[in-house]
Amino acid sequence: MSILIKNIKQLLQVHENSVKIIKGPAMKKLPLIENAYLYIKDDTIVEFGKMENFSGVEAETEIDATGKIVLPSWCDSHTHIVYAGNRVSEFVDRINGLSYAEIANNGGGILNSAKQLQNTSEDDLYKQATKRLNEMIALGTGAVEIKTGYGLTVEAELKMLKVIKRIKQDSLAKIAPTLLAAHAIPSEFRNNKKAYVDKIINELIPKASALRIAKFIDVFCEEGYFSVEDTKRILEAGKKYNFRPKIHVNQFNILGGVKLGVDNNALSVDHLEELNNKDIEALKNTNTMPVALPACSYFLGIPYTPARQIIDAGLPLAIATDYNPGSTPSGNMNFVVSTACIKLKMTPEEAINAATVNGAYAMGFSNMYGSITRGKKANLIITKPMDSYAEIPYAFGTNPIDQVIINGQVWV
Ligand SMILES: N=CN[C@@H](CCC(=O)O)C(=O)O
Ligand SMILES: [Zn+2]
Repeated sequence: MSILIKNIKQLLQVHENSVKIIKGPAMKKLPLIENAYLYIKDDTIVEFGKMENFSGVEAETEIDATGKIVLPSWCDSHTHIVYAGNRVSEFVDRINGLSYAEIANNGGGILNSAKQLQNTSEDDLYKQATKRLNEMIALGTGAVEIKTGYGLTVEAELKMLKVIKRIKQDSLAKIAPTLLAAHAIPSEFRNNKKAYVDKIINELIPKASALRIAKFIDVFCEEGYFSVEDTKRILEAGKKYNFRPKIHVNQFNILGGVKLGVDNNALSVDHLEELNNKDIEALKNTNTMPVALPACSYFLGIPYTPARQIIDAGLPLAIATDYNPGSTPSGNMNFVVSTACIKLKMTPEEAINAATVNGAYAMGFSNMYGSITRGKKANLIITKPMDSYAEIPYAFGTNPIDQVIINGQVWV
């Protein structure tokens, strides 16, 4: 199978050498080729260049991209797309004045999703999650991290992992599975959180490791959920089984989770709606990617992650959807890129870097995804005709995508 895309108005994120991470001022640069061609063989980017240098090549499929922009597919490094049903009633409750915390304290929130998930079969969960994933692919996403975390029992967490495994095997999208070992305290452990953390450490982590599905471990480090001390214990237990941390920190409160993540070689620390100078200092000269989730801030009406402070300190930044039923019922990375520009004051170049190379880094595979580089996987977006790539974030709410190529195949 081979595809030739000709007359591309602008080919974005072109790197001769594989780029793994983009930091600080470099995020303002987005290398591109005007009037370009791109040649794909099987699932791989083989060649690209300026049309004037194109010497002709036989391809089974030819696409004329006159007036259109081509860029790497979005890399969405933070999602919870395996869930059952929805939480529409909580959405309406919030409009009527209840807060996210009040809903959670009344047994709603993550506990509500856990109850629904425990009563849903593996097959049904697989169908629901696949439908969400396919919508994301049509919206330009080619690589997705998927977390467990709505099980809240060992059995249901393992069921979630098996669903993610099936999705990983079947989907054309690249999937990064994460064991979100500690997402909320189940009601039966309300007065004995330590016993629940012990169960995670002694039972869930070893059993999850034996399934060999997830590479990453996550904890919701937050007031009313898991403390820095709980998180430390869980990450250290995970380390014994080679799980690398990717953690939820600083969504509502600054507890010290950023430093803890860095100290435990976290691949990413995600949310960061609340952030102080100590957190910024802790992130400098580390391998940990800060990840902002602008659609979560939008949906919950909480502060936006201070992206300017992060990038202006010379740090990298990734952006992701956080697709989940409670705080972000949307997997639309185009909206995330728009919101990053409009609310986080990122330039279009910074937002596109954050949603491609840096998103891939936050899943541990920027060596194969996130840029137009010979030898990388052919996951691409072909936009509708537009004058400049800044129209992608500018025209928020409009789908900028004409066609998607995923794993070297035209998505239909
Ligand atoms: N904050 C923790 N987890 C999810 C929300 C979970 C839920 O409300 O179901 C998040 O990242 O926003
Ligand atoms: Zn999340």
